[in-house]
Amino acid sequence: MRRKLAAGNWKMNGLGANLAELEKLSGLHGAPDCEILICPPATLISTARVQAGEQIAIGGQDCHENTSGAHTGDISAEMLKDAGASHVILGHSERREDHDESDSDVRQKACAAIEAGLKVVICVGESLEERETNNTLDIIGGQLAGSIPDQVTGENLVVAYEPIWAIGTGKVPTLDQIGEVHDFIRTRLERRFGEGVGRSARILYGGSVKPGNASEIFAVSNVDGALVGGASLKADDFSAIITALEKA
Ligand SMILES: O=C[C@H](O)COP(=O)(O)O
Repeated sequence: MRRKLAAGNWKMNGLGANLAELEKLSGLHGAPDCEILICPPATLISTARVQAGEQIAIGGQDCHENTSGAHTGDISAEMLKDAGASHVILGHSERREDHDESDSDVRQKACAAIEAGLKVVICVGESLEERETNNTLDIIGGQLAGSIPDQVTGENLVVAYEPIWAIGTGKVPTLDQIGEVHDFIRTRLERRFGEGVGRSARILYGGSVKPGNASEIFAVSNVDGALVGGASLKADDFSAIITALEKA
């Protein structure tokens, strides 16, 4: 039985004062029936680790593929771990688009993260044009094959399906469309890694998840939780999503 996961990606939002939302969230979910992960900006990871309490995991939003060296402005997986992170989001579409990250880049980062002892949340997702030209499954299949390294386990791999056109737009695929992609991802994971890893890895949906639509999304087959952007910034909103996941 896979443990459900509610993950919040704060993206480039949050100053020290915003950690009050994390403290509030921690107070609201002292004994959650699912895993909770918050990925704040890197500047807040150390303090967030202290303020989150034991029930909330803290993650990074990206890492470099090397462990150290002359890479001004970058952060290694080991540094994230050292700061208190247990997870890292990799291959988010905003990184793939804004920083030209390829599947191969994502795979190398994932290798470094796993080596450092982090769990990886690897994002995949199609553009609107790719969906409208019926290429969604081809695109997702290619991203899965190229981005996920061989050495993942059922415990350290999380895949997040995030249709690019649904991120921050208020648009959400139909439940059938979400189910089709999640079933496809599960099948691909089982085929490549065997049933052990393939059935244990969590698959999250991300893209305009809100308190109002979370329950119906969590009822879809092979949806093991959500990767939430905007609605993870406010403790009350994210708490409502967590509660929906606990009930699913
Ligand atoms: O990482 C999170 C996703 O990009 C979803 O963002 P959103 O919930 O604001 O649409």
